[in-house]
Amino acid sequence: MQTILSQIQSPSDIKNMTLAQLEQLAREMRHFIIDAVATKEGHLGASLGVVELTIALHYVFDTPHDKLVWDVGHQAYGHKILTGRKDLFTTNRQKNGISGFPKRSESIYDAFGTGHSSTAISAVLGMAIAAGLNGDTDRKNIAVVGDASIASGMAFEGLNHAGVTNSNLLIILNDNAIGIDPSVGALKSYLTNVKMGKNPKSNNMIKSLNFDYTGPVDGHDLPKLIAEFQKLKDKKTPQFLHIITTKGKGLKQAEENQITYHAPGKFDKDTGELYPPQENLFPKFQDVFGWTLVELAEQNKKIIGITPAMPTGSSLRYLMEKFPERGIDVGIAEQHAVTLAGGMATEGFTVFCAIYSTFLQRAYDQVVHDIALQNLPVIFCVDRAGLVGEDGATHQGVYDIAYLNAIPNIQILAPKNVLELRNSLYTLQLHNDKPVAIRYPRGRCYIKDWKQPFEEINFNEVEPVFLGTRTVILSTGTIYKNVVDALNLIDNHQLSYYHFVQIKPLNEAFLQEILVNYDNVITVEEGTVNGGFGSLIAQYTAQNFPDIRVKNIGVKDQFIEHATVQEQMEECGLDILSLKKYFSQFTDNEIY
Ligand SMILES: Cc1ncc(C[n+]2csc(CCOP(=O)(O)OP(=O)(O)O)c2C)c(N)n1
Ligand SMILES: CC(=O)[C@@H](O)[C@H](O)COP(=O)(O)O
Ligand SMILES: [Mg+2]
Repeated sequence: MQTILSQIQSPSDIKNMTLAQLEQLAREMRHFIIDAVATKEGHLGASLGVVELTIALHYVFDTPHDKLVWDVGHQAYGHKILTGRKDLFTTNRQKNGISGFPKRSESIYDAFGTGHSSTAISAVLGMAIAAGLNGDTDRKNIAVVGDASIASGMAFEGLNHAGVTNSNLLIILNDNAIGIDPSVGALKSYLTNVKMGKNPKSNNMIKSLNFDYTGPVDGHDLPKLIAEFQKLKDKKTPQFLHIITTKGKGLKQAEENQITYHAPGKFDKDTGELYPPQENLFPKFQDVFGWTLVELAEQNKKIIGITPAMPTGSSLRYLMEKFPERGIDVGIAEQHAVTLAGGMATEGFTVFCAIYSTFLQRAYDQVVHDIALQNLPVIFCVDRAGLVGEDGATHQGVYDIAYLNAIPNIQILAPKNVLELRNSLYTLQLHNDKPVAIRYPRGRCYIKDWKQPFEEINFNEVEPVFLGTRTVILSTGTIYKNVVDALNLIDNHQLSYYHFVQIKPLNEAFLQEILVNYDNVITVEEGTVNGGFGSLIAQYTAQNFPDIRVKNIGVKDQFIEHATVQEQMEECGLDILSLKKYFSQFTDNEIY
């Protein structure tokens, strides 16, 4: 039997459907999403929760003329399926396939690229104001924002501005009471009260920002949603619709275990059960961080951990579970997390602020102005540093070395493996008197036996790995493994190799001492070549050893799109075979 979904190439194909057909479409879309994510992986719960919303929006509004922006965009799978990408959906998040997030270059229906949260209100407000300037006040500009994302500062900034404009805006709050982990903060309590009818209409904070507020409305009730949108369609001032949905709707396990099924990995599409974890897996970097922090916090009462909305992803949840008063989830609030850490540091606490490299970008000014300028001893645990794989360009953690390098006072560390990570954390809490960023990647390390007795590290020491003749490789961080493996594949190579756990301050005395011995320097890092570790080395070498040739290997100067980490490594020449090929040129000791 031909399904309804198989007949849809664009939203115009649903415009004349009956309600019964739209409801059948919702069921088919859920199956389609479940089948695809079960085998190809990706974000699941968020898209399952907005199936009715997606259909109702495209049914009532005139997309792509009306602008529709999905905040974060991890919930936009249904939108992609209805807007011409159904047949490509098996390529979701794969190399050369469609992106897991909305992307302007991918479709005219993707009005704005997203991936980082809380940007949608500002983006649609910008579109609405611009449309107004162009004389088009009829076009609807719609943002769909989750309950965790709307609590972020940037979303409030957008609401605050929008409320004093006459823009043709529709902000839809998709309230499922959870982010990746449970939503936090006073706004969450407020929304819970609204849902329970406890807030008198006169006390509605959205109304107080000059929006017309409608809700709460059952976001799985398709006729109700359609009716609401038809009412809101012709209104031309800022409108706010509050809908209530269930994350993971339609898949029992995803509804019951919303954290795991946010992005569950592969699972059985028929039963919904996760495939049993493989035995004896190597530990994740995030877990070694999380477990080690608990061990340290048991000994050191001054330790605090902070995460902006990623307790599970960063494994800070281990500390939150063990010492609830010393592990703090502030919600999607990276800027606040950084300055909060600064405030606690002024009171003598040893604060570990765990933030993904890509999300720390949002708090750059706070790192500069609130932490580094005041030389406050906050320890930034920069997780997902390096190439992150399938999330792609929006989430790459490849800029942190470069953007932190530019800031005075801050020490930057990049351990080579989980043992060095663990010992670095131990050392930092023993005696730290300045801001530090310690970076480590997504995924697993190659060392199973990670729980070894702590050893203090001298960060200024540079580790000699191979000693050769005229060419020296200098690297930092976990790319160590690829460099060693590449060199081991070359018979009788004559290259020297040193690992730097500390990037900044750069150990210039060491460089002064060793560089006299070499004609060629090759630097390797899992970060952008612009302004990173290699740039520091190149700058030092140019000033002090102008005859030495320097080659920087790292992430190239372009956005690296979704693919596996291995494919992204290959694209950047950082995989073992590419490194081997490059290093092999130097085995005969020629100057390149
Ligand atoms: C600036 C930023 N910080 C953190 C994240 C990681 N993140 C992705 S989705 C998500 C939760 C979003 O929750 P909500 O807005 O309620 O949407 P839902 O998943 O419930 O649909 C978080 C924290 C992000 N994408 N951007
Ligand atoms: C959409 C989003 O920003 C997060 O869900 C992100 O994909 C999490 O990344 P990790 O899987 O590395 O925790
Ligand atoms: Mg939510």
